[in-house]
Amino acid sequence: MNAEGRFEDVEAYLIAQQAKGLLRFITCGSVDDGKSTLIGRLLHESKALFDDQLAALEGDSRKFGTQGDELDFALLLDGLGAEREQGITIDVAYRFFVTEKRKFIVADTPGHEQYTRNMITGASTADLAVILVDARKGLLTQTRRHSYLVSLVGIRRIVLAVNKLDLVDWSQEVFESIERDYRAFAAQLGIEDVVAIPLSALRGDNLSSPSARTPWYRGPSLLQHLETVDVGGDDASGPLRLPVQWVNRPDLDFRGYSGRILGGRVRPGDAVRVLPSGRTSTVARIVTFDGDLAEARSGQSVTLTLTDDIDISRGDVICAAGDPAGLADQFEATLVWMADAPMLPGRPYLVKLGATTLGASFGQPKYVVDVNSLEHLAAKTLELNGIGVANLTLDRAVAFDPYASNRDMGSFIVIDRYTNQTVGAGLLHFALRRSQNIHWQAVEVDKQARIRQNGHSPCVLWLTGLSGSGKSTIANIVERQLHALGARTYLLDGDNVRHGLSKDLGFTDADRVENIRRIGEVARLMVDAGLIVITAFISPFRSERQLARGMVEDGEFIEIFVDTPLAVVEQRDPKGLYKKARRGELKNFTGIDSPYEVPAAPELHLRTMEQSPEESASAIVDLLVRRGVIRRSH
Ligand SMILES: Nc1ncnc2c1ncn2[C@@H]1O[C@H](COP(=O)(O)OS(=O)(=O)O)[C@@H](OP(=O)(O)O)[C@H]1O
Ligand SMILES: Nc1ncnc2c1ncn2[C@@H]1O[C@H](COP(=O)(O)OP(=O)(O)O)[C@@H](O)[C@H]1O
Repeated sequence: MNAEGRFEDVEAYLIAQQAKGLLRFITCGSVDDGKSTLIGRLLHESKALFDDQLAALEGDSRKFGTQGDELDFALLLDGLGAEREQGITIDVAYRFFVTEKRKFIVADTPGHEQYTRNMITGASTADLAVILVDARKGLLTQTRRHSYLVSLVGIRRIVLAVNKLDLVDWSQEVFESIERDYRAFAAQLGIEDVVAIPLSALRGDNLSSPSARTPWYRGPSLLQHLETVDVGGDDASGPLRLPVQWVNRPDLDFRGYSGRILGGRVRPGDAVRVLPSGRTSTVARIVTFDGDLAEARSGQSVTLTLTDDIDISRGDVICAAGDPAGLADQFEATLVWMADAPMLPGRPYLVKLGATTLGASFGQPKYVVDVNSLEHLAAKTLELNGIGVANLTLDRAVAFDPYASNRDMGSFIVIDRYTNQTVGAGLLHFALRRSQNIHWQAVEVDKQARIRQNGHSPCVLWLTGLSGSGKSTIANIVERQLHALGARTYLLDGDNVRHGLSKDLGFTDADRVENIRRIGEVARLMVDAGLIVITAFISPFRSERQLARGMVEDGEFIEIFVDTPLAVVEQRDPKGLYKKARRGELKNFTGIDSPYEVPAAPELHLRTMEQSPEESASAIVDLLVRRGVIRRSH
């Protein structure tokens, strides 16, 4: 279902008409709560259905018909056939409808527990959430989970739609008890604005007009409420934020900065400050396809020209001069994880924030949230659907606003560096001042001075391979040979690292990531000290080998794959660990029940089946000579 494409068109249309009078809402419910029926009815009552859709629906209803002769509105929204067969909807579907009083965009998200991602996506643009509850079931885990997620993305207005009231004989008592339970839970989330409505979406009671079957209910029908609820909080009331998507330079006389305004409004003559440079200027023109504008506001895509020729590139943010965004590279953030592979603290990811994509990593979660009890729990990683708070470090400073003051400027997505998939989403709380308080000491005896004194360049010889592949054996010979050549060396291996620096770490994925990160940092310091550092660790993940590579200068990292087939290392099994692992007595053993990711392009590939440890060591020393790191005559 190409919901997004459709959404873009609708949005453009709505903005073109006028922003006023638009309500964006999201509907959340568990499977079978009647959510699709509810939306189908709303669309129907507001006459937003096209005739051909209705005709198709009638055909479908007869085919799948679960509601006797009545039209089954759920079929209209359940999208693709495959999804329909699974009985769950797996994407966000944006629909729009118009009544005399208002325009509506409704994000319909699936009720299935796995699809947190869709929920967050749908909710992040909504002003209000309709939370559906089946009157027979009351509040479910899902109800709490969805409410937590909508509160997380900043929604403060909730409609509690107590549905299927016909199946509990229109019981006022049932309705009021569910309402009471819900208000108590919502209060814990800081949500006070809850309007509870007794409904039968299937029969249309209290949907667009009050129902005679609930004489005890004096409130509005759902549609009446949606048409009149005050959503306040106009995006255009905040300070100007315009992330530059591209610099429009058709000829030497014109330079415009194009992007979508994510906060505030702008007029020619306004003073602006551009981040991260901090340069200031004044808006000259607001250029659009249909001519210049006297004013543009949040949500509009425009091109600005400035009175000064200052350097601005893609990803920079044009801000109100008197109230600019913040600038930082470390934050506390809420993170929602959406991938099967957990978030591993210290692992390098990409983060996309506004129009900028940067290298990023997360610290260990400060806590994860149990969405049922709202308890804070300790955790070392963040699993699929997990929600937690952690520190985020970016590889350079970016312009941002806390999510609480600007949803667009304060939210980001996390991308896996290798698969390019979105693996998480997050909200910025605040910048950590720490990054600004740690200053690099200017040192007088620098790396160049040490290189001159040592008579050779520093580097990292990073040996990677299975346990028993021969890393330590080869590394020891290399160190001996280099020492004989007069080089200053240091060998980092399990003996001196796992008993000291990393003695708190075991062999889970998260611990290995941290182990290798620490070794990378130590190797970086030693390279700065001018040494030839030799490391002999399994280092099974390419992400962290890449991380260690990135910590030193280009050319200083020499990855050496000590390639010995699993069958052979199992045969060697010097410490009897493979046998233990095969017997299930040792968990997470590399090659057995923990992965080893083979290097794709190592600087050196040693096949130990084809050469002795001495030959492998000589191949390494030869490479250093060829690269000019060290001279034989030294
Ligand atoms: N579960 C499990 N998996 C792998 N290895 C294990 C495990 N438990 C203990 N050992 C012993 O620890 C050595 C590997 O430690 P490393 O620090 O090189 O591992 S890692 O790079 O952090 O993955 C490794 O030593 P080497 O044989 O020198 O590689 C093993 O002897
Ligand atoms: N061609 C070879 N290269 C390296 N090691 C070999 C080779 N052939 C046999 N071995 C033996 O394999 C074992 C490798 O163990 P080790 O060096 O501790 O591996 P690692 O450090 O990778 O765990 C040693 O006992 C070594 O003598």
